Amino acid sequence: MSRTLLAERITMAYTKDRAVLRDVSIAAQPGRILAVTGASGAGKTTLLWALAGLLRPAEGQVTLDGAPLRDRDQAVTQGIVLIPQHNGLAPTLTASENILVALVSAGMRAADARRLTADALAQVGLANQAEQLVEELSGGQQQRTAIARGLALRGSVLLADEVTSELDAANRQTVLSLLRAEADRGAAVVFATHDPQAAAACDAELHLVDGHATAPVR
Ligand SMILES: Nc1ncnc2c1ncn2[C@@H]1O[C@H](COP(=O)(O)OP(=O)(O)OP(=O)(O)O)[C@@H](O)[C@H]1O
Repeated sequence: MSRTLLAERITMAYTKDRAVLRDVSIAAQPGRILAVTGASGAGKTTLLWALAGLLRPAEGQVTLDGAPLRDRDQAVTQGIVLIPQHNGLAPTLTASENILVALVSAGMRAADARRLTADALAQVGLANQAEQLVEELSGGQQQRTAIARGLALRGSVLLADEVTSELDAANRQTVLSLLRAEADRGAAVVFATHDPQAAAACDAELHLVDGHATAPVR
């Protein structure tokens, strides 16, 4: 299912007196990868959380296919998948269990979930680590497990928050190819990144400076 997710002039604030994003608009469209760039603290994660339905804008709105996005529950039901910045994995489960739990709780039959889990781990080069506890994986392997979980969920929208920050060049390239494959299957992909080279490989870029959208500097 293809979906378009828009942020329309959103302002985000954690406290009443300080907006961390101001008047930001973006369009996540099927088949395209949008890079969100900016220095640490510029507001990338906040923007992705708003798009994921985890935070509500103080002003403006997030819409999915033209209707306001209500909350995270609705976002999950509509296939808005977030790969969070610090992976969000359960450390005492195996890599494979982390993905299986997500798929089964999304309503997938166990046999399908097992097959998709194995496929996704193989795609990120972790077939041999499937049964290893997450807490025993390296930082980059944990990051790739979180990516595999995001891919296995086969979302209509994929929000990837700095998912290549702990990866070597070869794995970074693999992950960029996998994000491209997600877009090619019809997903709308939003990729927050510090890496200008990775951003250059995307279809469009939104650059944030102190919570404001500016033209990207290349
Ligand atoms: N839970 C919170 N409560 C209060 N302020 C917050 C909270 N989370 C983030 N902020 C503030 O919001 C601003 C934007 O943070 P955000 O995490 O969105 O930036 P970022 O661009 O993703 O940074 P990084 O690249 O370091 O991950 C920062 O000034 C940060 O201090």
